[in-house]
Amino acid sequence: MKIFKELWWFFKSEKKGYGIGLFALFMVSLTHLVPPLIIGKLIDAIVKHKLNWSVLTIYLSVLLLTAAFEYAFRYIWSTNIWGEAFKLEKIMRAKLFEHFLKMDTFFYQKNRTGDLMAHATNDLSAIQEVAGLGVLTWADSVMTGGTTIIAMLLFIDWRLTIIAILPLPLLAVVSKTLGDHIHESFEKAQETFSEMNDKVQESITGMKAIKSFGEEEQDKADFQEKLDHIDQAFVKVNRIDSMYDPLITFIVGISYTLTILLGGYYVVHQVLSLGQLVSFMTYIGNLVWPMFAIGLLFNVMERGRASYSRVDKLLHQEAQSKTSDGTLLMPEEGKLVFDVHHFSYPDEEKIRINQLKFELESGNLIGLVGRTGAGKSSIIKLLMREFDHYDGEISYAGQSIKKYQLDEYLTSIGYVPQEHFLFSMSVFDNIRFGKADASQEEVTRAAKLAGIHEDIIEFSNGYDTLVGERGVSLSGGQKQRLSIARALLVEPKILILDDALSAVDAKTEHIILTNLKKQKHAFATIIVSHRLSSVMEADEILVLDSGHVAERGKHEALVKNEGWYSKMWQMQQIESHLSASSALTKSDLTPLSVLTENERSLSNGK
Ligand SMILES: Nc1ncnc2c1ncn2[C@@H]1O[C@H](COP(=O)(O)OP(=O)(O)OP(=O)(O)O)[C@@H](O)[C@H]1O
Repeated sequence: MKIFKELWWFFKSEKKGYGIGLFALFMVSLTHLVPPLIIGKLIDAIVKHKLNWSVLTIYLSVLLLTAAFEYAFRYIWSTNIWGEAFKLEKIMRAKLFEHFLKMDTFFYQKNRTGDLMAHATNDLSAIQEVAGLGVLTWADSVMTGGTTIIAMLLFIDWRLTIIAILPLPLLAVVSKTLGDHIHESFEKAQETFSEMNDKVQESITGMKAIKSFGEEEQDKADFQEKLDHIDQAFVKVNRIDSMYDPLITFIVGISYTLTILLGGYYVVHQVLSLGQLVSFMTYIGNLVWPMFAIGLLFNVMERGRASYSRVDKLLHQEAQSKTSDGTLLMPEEGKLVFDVHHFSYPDEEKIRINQLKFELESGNLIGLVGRTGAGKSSIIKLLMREFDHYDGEISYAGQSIKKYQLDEYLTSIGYVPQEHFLFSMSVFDNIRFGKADASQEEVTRAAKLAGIHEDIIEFSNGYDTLVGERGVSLSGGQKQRLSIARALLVEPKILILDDALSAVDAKTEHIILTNLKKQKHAFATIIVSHRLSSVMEADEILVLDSGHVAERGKHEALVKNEGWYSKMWQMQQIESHLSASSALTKSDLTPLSVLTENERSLSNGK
């Protein structure tokens, strides 16, 4: 019953619906008392030769009226109690979804997608069952069981009643014991379901890699292993489930046997009429469902409790990063100052950003470069407030970014990530994702700036072409440019391109950068890139190494240095000349295949 306590907040808020439902259930249990009585009276009338048409008509009318009442009350409880159960599922689903939206990258790193999906499906169904089937079985076992026993006591014989219900405590004890086992094994079974869900999700998203490495058989075997785990876990749950029904049949059998023995004795000795004994036996028949209900109740409660604690645990996980939502509104423009002394990821000791400072005015462009893993994206994550627990300060227009309203702050950043995500909707809607009321002109302008307009008008339905899972597949470069258009449309104060030009060719990159340059007075730009040509026009370039600035300055100055930037620049120049000449001569030589050993190691960032 602990789960009822845990869900009390819901029952309390829905007391009207449950009140009406329970009242209707109570009325149904009262109507159940009538037929056995009428049957008993009919039998007595037959035995005493007193049955005539008028008696029969009265009894049949009462039965019909009872049936009509039962129909109406059944309808009322059913709509109310099931309706409330669906409402709980809806509330819990909304809560969970809202929680997912609030959570940070760390949460999604810690919790696997398949597991989260299992929480949002299977676990919520088990909780919904508590609010529906759980309440029904509780009411039925208490009300129908209670009223039947009272009717047996009042209308038939109290001694016979005590004998008949003698085996019931056994049912309670066994149900409780089995319930505990159900709780434990159901929790384990849900975990295996989560693992299987996760495997499906991972295999679907990684299908390309699986196929390209010819790993289908291995993946199938891994999946089969997960299925076997689920199978074993649910077989265990089912084994415990299966103990209920024979147990109840056994207990009802004992009741019948005891009743026939004592009831037969009473009829022979005329303590009871035959009609009364038949009524009593019918009442025992009426007790069968409440007894099943008790078993089912423990089962539903324990499954629900296991699922509720899983969901509750998830809901209590706090976002580690967003420490506070500020109150300030974003000013029209301002200077961005990034001054972080130390930053480590949660649960990690290694410092990923170390004594890093830069300033960026509106209209200026800063480039972040450096070998892979140097900390470029980590800087962006802090700017995007994915993590707030750093030592130092990031400010905009003189105020810490933590003081701004989070939504306001984030919408003032046009962020184009490394991994693009396009929704299953039209090109038009994908571009205006961050500005739902944008006009066609605004969308087209952003698309032109991002160099994707010409591609879009070539699509079968132009801007109305569906993209994503159900629509056209876009090339990596097209996806990147669409994401850039999406970011530009919101008229950002800060535009961040996080390696967002890696999939476009040098010519397209040049067009986009030239377009951005024309607009750059409107926003501050941060470009993270491995390709140095993307940042060569930056007002300042930071060369990162192990989270700190190894070199900084303008392109010309950095090229003259004997550092990583200058070596990388030479390397990339050779590469681009080679690919240009290879395209011209249509040679089979790939650029890297003709590089010297030294150049190849440079290309790897060493
Ligand atoms: N969420 C995270 N949790 C823990 N460590 C992380 C996380 N994200 C990145 N790191 C680590 O921080 C270091 C810096 O990573 P970051 O992504 O900032 O590098 P980067 O310069 O952007 O690399 P790349 O050019 O390959 O994208 C890496 O060693 C990486 O493993």
